[in-house]
Amino acid sequence: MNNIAAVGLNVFENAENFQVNDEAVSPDGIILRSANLHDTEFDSNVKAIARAGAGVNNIPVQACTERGIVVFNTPGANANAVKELILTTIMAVSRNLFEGVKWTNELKGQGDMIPKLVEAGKKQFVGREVKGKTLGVIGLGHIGALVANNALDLDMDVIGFDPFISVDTAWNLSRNVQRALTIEQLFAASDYITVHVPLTDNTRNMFNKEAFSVMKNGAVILNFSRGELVNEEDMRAALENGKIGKYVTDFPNENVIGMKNVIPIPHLGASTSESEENCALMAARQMKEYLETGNIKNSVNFGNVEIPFTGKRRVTVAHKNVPNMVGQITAALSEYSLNIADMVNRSKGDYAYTLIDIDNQFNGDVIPGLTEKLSSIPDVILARII
Ligand SMILES: NC(=O)c1ccc[n+]([C@@H]2O[C@H](COP(=O)([O-])OP(=O)(O)OC[C@H]3O[C@@H](n4cnc5c(N)ncnc54)[C@H](O)[C@@H]3O)[C@@H](O)[C@H]2O)c1
Ligand SMILES: O=C(O)CC[C@@H](O)C(=O)O
Repeated sequence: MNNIAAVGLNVFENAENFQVNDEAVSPDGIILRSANLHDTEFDSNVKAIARAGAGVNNIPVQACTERGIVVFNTPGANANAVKELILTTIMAVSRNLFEGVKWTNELKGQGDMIPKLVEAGKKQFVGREVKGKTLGVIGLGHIGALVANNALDLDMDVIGFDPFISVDTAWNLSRNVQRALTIEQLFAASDYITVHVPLTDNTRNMFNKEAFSVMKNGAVILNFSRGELVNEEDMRAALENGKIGKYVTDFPNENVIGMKNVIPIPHLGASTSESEENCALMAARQMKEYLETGNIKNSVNFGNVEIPFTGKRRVTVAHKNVPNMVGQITAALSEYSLNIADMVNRSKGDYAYTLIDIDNQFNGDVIPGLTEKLSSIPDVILARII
């Protein structure tokens, strides 16, 4: 689904046993970008969905988990592209560049008068410099941390808020990024606010009239995360009364376009050839690895599991994270006189995944009845033999 860079699709096209088809009725896996899957009925054959990108709010992750469908994303693969557009936009907005270019284009037809008109008219676009202004960064993950570090190089003061910051990010973040202990502290300190959090029930509408009331007059908000983080009617009022100076959004819709001082961008955050290729390649490799070996890397709903694939017969079981699952699975294997060579069990929230390499040699392709036996264990969701 969507426009997936060729370098990613080639991962399958050059491999045995795979076909790529954007109209497959019964696919083993789905790779997509922003297509909305919330109303999609998944065929029972679907085993994995890979989002070539960061946000997975277009995928019904919980429903997938309940069916044992592993959902992947590509953490960090498009972060540099988004960071570059944000820094570009912060400076462009500060210099009223979009309005200035639009006005200049409208001078077409004025002939020799244009240079004079330009000199007379440019005063309406006088901007301000970003040097010495404060940038608030909400969410210091792959994108937010890059933005925060690079904004320091523009001589901005940077304040960040992320109560769930990862250890990796914390190590990579400049010590000159100030830490906000509350989001209100960040709101109150910032001339520019950029948000880099996933859309969840906790973050939906985080920009609302209460939030705006704490902000500096004329604050500029950049939203390259998801439109639903912003309460649009509260934003409309804040733009109208000047509380918010400008609202840059990568998620335009009928309601937002035309609001006073809104800068709508057609979801270009990740739209560079480098980023599209990084995402496609990462998504395709993760998907292929999972389908062929059962190994899981960068899943949002099952834990990472990796045992080097030696070609031994492999059993994978997605199941609920409840006591005695491993005992029941290994008991089933022993009924078939199967000897375990290696095993990993990893849980994530209410669900878990067990991957087991079998030591026995086989002539045929299947171990008759084993999949059914494993699937009949209560709380097993999906069993595969590879
Ligand atoms: N415009 C685009 O094209 C584009 C491209 C990439 C990502 N995105 C959006 O940007 C989001 C962030 O991407 P990323 O790659 O940085 O993701 P990420 O997972 O690396 O980082 C998200 C960060 O948000 C933090 N966070 C979560 N809830 C928070 C909260 N309530 N308050 C503060 N911090 C919170 C997490 O701890 C994490 O550090 C994605 O979920 C996606 O929606 C948009
Ligand atoms: O695919 C895109 O162009 C956008 C991806 C972006 O929204 C993401 O969440 O990574």
